[in-house]
Amino acid sequence: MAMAYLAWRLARRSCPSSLQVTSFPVVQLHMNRTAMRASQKDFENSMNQVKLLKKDPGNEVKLKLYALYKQATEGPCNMPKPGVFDLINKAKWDAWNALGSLPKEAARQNYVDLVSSLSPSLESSSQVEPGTDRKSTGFETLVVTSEDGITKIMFNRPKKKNAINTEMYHEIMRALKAASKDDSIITVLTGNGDYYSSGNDLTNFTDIPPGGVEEKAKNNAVLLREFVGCFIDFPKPLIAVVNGPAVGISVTLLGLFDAVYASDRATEMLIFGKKLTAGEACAQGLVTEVFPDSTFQKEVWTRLKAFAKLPPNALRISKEVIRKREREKLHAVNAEECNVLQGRWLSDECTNAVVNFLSRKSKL
Ligand SMILES: CCCC/C=C/CC(=O)SCCNC(=O)CCNC(=O)[C@H](O)C(C)(C)COP(=O)(O)OP(=O)(O)OC[C@H]1O[C@@H](n2cnc3c(N)ncnc32)[C@H](O)[C@@H]1OP(=O)(O)O
Repeated sequence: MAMAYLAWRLARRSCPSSLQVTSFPVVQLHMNRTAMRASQKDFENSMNQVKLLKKDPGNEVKLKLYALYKQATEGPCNMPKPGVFDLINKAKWDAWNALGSLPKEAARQNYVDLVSSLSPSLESSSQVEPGTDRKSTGFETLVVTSEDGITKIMFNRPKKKNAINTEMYHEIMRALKAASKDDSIITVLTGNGDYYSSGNDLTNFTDIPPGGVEEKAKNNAVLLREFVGCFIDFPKPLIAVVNGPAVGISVTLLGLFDAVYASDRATEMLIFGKKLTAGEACAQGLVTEVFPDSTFQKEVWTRLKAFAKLPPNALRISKEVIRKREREKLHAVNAEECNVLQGRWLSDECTNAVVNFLSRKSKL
């Protein structure tokens, strides 16, 4: 409770900056309409577009827009300079005054140009209808979509039980980095097909570079450390929708998620090669909640859509408050584990296990 309250207090403190953003369009309501002639329509359209901006374009841009608006509607700055301690009004005055004797028509045009340069963020916020499914292309091993405040990263190698090959490690990292910066409130990982993921793609061990197996083990350790690091540092709520069996790294990663929802079809193999049911994993604290497979998708996505309506700043800050206490330790454990694994991958035990798997169907 204390943690939630602290997070709520911190979230409330972030309100003034969001108020500044939403108050900006109000400035435009005081415009002098008689001042606009030739490009009045464009100018008005641009002002309306600014009102629709959901993303804060940043103080620098807002000051530029303010100054151009004032210049376009009132001409050169003729106000007395505010005192040094009146920081906000002084910044506005400086921005307006810096435009010197720029003609009103030119200021209008610059305003219109500046707003149109913000169009990518307009597209991603206001022009896309709520509920529209935005699909990211450029991934070979994933399907990444954004809808209803949720970015869904779906492993998409169903024929290989969503085994994670080198390309997929890199694509997951890329998708996580993009999700950390996009408009979504929460990020979900799940699998396409009957498996969540069968873990590391064992053929990753067969592509030996010129430096031999030692170099391969070292490269894998570097990759794994960076990969796990992305999960440790991910700033938004991260949720696993474990749609089916999960193996190896796809299980061990679950500890870094903020919630893990599992279908009762999900089994996990952990140490001793023992299969755990989703219910047993839940009892161990690795899974948050288990649902019957028949209603799994419906129940989980209803819940996730409700989460995605929660205040985004409060969610992020709550996560940061919790994660910052353990982040350093998690990175240290990750580094140590990758070191140990680098040695283990060179062991006979590991080589035999990989050879056994790959030779099952004469893959070697
Ligand atoms: C670089 C960083 C390294 C980080 C290290 C992480 C540690 C780990 O994750 S270790 C865990 C590795 N995973 C495994 O050991 C699982 C291996 N797979 C299996 O045991 C079985 O495939 C299965 C129990 C998951 C499924 O068995 P089932 O009989 O139902 O299906 P299969 O015919 O075996 O699989 C279908 C198809 O998919 C290929 N495949 C499945 N899993 C993997 C995998 N992990 N690596 C490579 N390939 C995999 C399997 O070979 C089949 O391919 P073909 O249809 O082409 O034969």
